[in-house]
Amino acid sequence: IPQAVMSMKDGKWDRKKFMGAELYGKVLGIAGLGRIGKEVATRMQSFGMKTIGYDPITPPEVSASWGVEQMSLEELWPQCDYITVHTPLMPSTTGLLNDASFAKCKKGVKVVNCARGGIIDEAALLRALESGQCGGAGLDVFVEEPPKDRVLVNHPNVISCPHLGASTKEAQARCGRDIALQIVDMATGKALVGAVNAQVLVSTFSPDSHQWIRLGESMGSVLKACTASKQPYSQVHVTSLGESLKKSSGFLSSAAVVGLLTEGPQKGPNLVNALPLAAETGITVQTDHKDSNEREVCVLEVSVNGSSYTAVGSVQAGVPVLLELNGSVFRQPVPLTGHLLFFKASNSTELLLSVTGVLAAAGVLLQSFSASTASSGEQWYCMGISSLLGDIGALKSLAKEAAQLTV
Ligand SMILES: NC(=O)C1=CN([C@@H]2O[C@H](COP(=O)(O)OP(=O)(O)OC[C@H]3O[C@@H](n4cnc5c(N)ncnc54)[C@H](O)[C@@H]3O)[C@@H](O)[C@H]2O)C=CC1
Ligand SMILES: O=C(O)C(=O)COP(=O)(O)O
Repeated sequence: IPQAVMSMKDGKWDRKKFMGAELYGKVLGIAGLGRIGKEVATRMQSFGMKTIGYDPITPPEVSASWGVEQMSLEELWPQCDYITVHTPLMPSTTGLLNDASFAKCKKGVKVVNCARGGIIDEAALLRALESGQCGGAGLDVFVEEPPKDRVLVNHPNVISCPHLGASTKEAQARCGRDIALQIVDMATGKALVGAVNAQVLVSTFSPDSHQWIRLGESMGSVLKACTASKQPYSQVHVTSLGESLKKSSGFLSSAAVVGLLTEGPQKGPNLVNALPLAAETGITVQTDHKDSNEREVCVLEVSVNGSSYTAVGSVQAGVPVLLELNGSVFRQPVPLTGHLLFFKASNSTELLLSVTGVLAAAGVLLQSFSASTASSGEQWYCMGISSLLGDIGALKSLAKEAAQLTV
């Protein structure tokens, strides 16, 4: 029909040139009996075609209920007058129709590929068209789109379209509606269909997981603040402990990397892109889980310029808390929320007085306080404060290390 249409537009009336063949009574072989394969079968049966097919997953009794007899591809090839492929493109379907399978087909077999370019090997198809082994091809898809090599498109026995299989107003409207519904389902915590990152997303749905994700992100932010002058990171190692965190180690490491890589308040790294972003930046991320009978904790260790920084945190009563920083154990777990000021110094009576003096001078209120046990005579301190200090420089003369952040 496309050739006859072109000839009419050329001003011709060429009735002899365009002799067709009936579909009635012909055999159609369908490789891939999924959603589209089934629809194609039932529609082509209405033209009186016999439909046979092959699918490694759809059971033969199921396809038989819609009129498709299943058999091996070896048995299928020699019986077909027409072959249509409706599989995904995967290693096992790449070149499903190739020189060897064309050789097993009836001479003059006609083939259709409106699934994915490459399921019918393009070079083998051209050879089969040239030799007459293939009598014609209908192609909607190509290995390279748009195809630079136009030899198949220009072949007189090929009709083709520029990947138009889903290009109807109705299909596009359904796609839009399906995507919108998916977003609503995600926002309302319902299960998603077909998400490629389902593992991460599904994990984020339980309120419990939310707190662990917040923990991972805030521990990442704490270590980022403490290593601000020392980056870039070379390694990130996340270990989860405790039976119930077994399935969480994946999203915990993504969350920790989000905390480590996020710059300022703008949206950047997220749970989906964090690990690829880390890899692009040259950071190796290692994730481990250890079963332990003790409570659940997350250990985050980052290597930066040859030094290693470690944070240990947990979720207590629904709140993410920091338990340890660089080996120093806080006497009271530090709730990871709001504006936090961390500093490391040797314990002295003047220290806290001087620090609160700096806060007071900046108009910043002290809201909570935790100190760690001493290690080599020094302690980590964490203060919850009403706002971040405009200049943390004043603290740096009082403490060996100082960092502030908002979580
Ligand atoms: N040209 C276009 O614009 C469009 C193309 N497509 C493509 O059409 C193809 C089919 O789509 P659906 O029917 O929705 O997919 P589907 O997932 O419902 O069905 C695919 C079927 O292929 C079967 N299969 C897998 N490996 C096979 C093998 N080695 N041999 C035979 N069968 C095998 C599977 O078991 C499955 O039943 C996909 O590649 C899809 O991307 C879909 C829509 C529009
Ligand atoms: O839905 C498919 O698999 C398609 O090939 C449709 O492609 P498109 O979304 O129109 O680029």
